[in-house]
Amino acid sequence: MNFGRMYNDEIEKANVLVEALPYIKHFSGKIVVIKYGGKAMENEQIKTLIMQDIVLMKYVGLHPVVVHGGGPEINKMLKRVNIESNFVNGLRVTDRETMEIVEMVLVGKINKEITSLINKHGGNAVGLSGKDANLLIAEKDISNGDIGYVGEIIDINKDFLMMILENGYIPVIAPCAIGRDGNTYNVNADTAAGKIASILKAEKFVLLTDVSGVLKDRNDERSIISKINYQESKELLNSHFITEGMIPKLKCCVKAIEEGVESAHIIDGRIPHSLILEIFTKEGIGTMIVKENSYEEN
Ligand SMILES: Nc1ncnc2c1ncn2[C@@H]1O[C@H](COP(=O)(O)OP(=O)(O)O)[C@@H](O)[C@H]1O
Ligand SMILES: CC(=O)N[C@@H](CCC(=O)OP(=O)(O)O)C(=O)O
Repeated sequence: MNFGRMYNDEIEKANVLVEALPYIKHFSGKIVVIKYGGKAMENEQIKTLIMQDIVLMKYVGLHPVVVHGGGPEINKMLKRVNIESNFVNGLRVTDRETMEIVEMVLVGKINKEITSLINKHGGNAVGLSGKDANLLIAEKDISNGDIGYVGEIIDINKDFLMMILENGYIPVIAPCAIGRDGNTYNVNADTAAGKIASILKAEKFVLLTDVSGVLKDRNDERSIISKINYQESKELLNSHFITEGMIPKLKCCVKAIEEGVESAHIIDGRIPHSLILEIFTKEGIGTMIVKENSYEEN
């Protein structure tokens, strides 16, 4: 087939670039923290597309950091071993036995699955738990009373994470943290990802979930708020529009923005390539939370 001279030149240039991409290790890009979990994990085909999107982001010079959840898988495993699942304000009541199962599922199973899937699609992922290199340091979260080994992240090993990013790897983090008291703590994956985004001063914090974004009317997916500032988000949190799992999600976005993250995004993890559509298109497809602009202006 004859493409004509100029076109062939362009193809050649593109080929050279594509071949060079895996060798680009120069650290220049912005950090994007991606929280992937919950029901957005259930479709295997979409899971593969999300992993490909993450690899593509790395290739084009961004630095994705993946923090995963796995609540539904933990529930299934607890059921198998006859342990009841109980939640207080969306947080799992975690006794010592439950903590063991949470760690087995998150660190032993889901973390390794995501890591190998990214690697299968051309990435260089490193699976980590909060215990590796003291990555996530937590203390007991008592804001909801005593609900066992539920932790709140107080610090992360930023130098270690930066070293991983600078060397071209994609960190995949399970939200099981280590306490200064030596205990293992179960941390909600949204909150863990938000804290990691804040400490890394990420440009973007993206949460993949199972709705199209923050909805004005929960029962109408067309009522999506595409852009909102964090003050308005706070007001929305006090209204009856936001309930259940969206409360901690929106709260950790607001906190991340307050702590210096440029934008937070709640997007639909059920849609193919939602990550790429949100990050690389002007309009995006989900809800973007920013410091300044108001959604009335947009
Ligand atoms: N105003 C709202 N807009 C969108 N989702 C909402 C809203 N209020 C409550 N929700 C609920 O929040 C859920 C997302 O939170 P959650 O179930 O914790 O997600 P994940 O499992 O992905 O972490 C949605 O499935 C939806 O049922
Ligand atoms: C304290 C707490 O509730 N921890 C969560 C950690 C996993 C998680 O957050 O997973 P999703 O994002 O899939 O919900 C749990 O045990 O389910």
